[in-house]
Amino acid sequence: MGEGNIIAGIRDGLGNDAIVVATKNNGKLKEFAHALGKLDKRVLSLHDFPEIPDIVEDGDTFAANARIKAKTTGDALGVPALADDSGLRVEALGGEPGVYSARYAGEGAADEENNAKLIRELTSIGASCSEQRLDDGSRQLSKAQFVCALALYDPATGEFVEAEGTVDGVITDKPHGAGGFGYDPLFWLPQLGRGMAELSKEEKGAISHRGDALRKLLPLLMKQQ
Ligand SMILES: O=c1nc[nH]c2c1ncn2[C@H]1C[C@H](O)[C@@H](COP(=O)(O)OP(=O)(O)OP(=O)(O)O)O1
Ligand SMILES: [Mg+2]
Repeated sequence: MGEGNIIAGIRDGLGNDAIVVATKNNGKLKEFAHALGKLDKRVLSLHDFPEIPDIVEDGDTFAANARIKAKTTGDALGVPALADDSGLRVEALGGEPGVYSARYAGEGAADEENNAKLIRELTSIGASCSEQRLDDGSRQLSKAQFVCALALYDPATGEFVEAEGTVDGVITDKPHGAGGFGYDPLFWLPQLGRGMAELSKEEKGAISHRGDALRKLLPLLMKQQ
């Protein structure tokens, strides 16, 4: 042990100002660039390293998939890598789509196809979590939770630093807002009276599963210095 200093690994490998995030999702990337940019970190992604082959995310949990993505990328590049595996747990669907969120409507499905399938599945079982309609008439179909597992892996030590964040909300049958990505347009935040896709990047970061996970991860990294 004693070598478990991922911050030093980042510094040695890429310079102190850069960090590799093992993702191809531009929505996530924007959020990381925003959050880590405040710490003066330049964010590189898998788009910058096309030589790394597609990573098979076959873990049973978000945490396992985050570790797979971080380790594959970190080992390939020889520098520490941060990975995010995230998704949506929908109460009326027994927690689905969960780790299958990205491929809910099939491998390589677009966000719009996944969202359409989610509404289709929930309406087909007559799901409803409140009789109350929202102001625009949309129905509240089911309670749901976004989950984000983060893993930072250092190939020099083989060690991981991990954190998980969540945010609770409600799936609606109509979209709200044009921001964010993925399932954001269908994710209503009763506590705010707004949809996730209606929030600015700052507002989303302050309440989201990803923001929650990052706020838990960063102090763990600082401890290692
Ligand atoms: O803040 C979010 N707002 C809306 N939707 C979200 C969010 N966070 C995750 N999601 C959805 C998108 C995707 O359907 C799945 C993540 O799948 P996940 O495998 O972790 O990411 P991905 O395949 O898009 O990119 P990559 O694996 O390269 O990081 O959950
Ligand atoms: Mg993925």
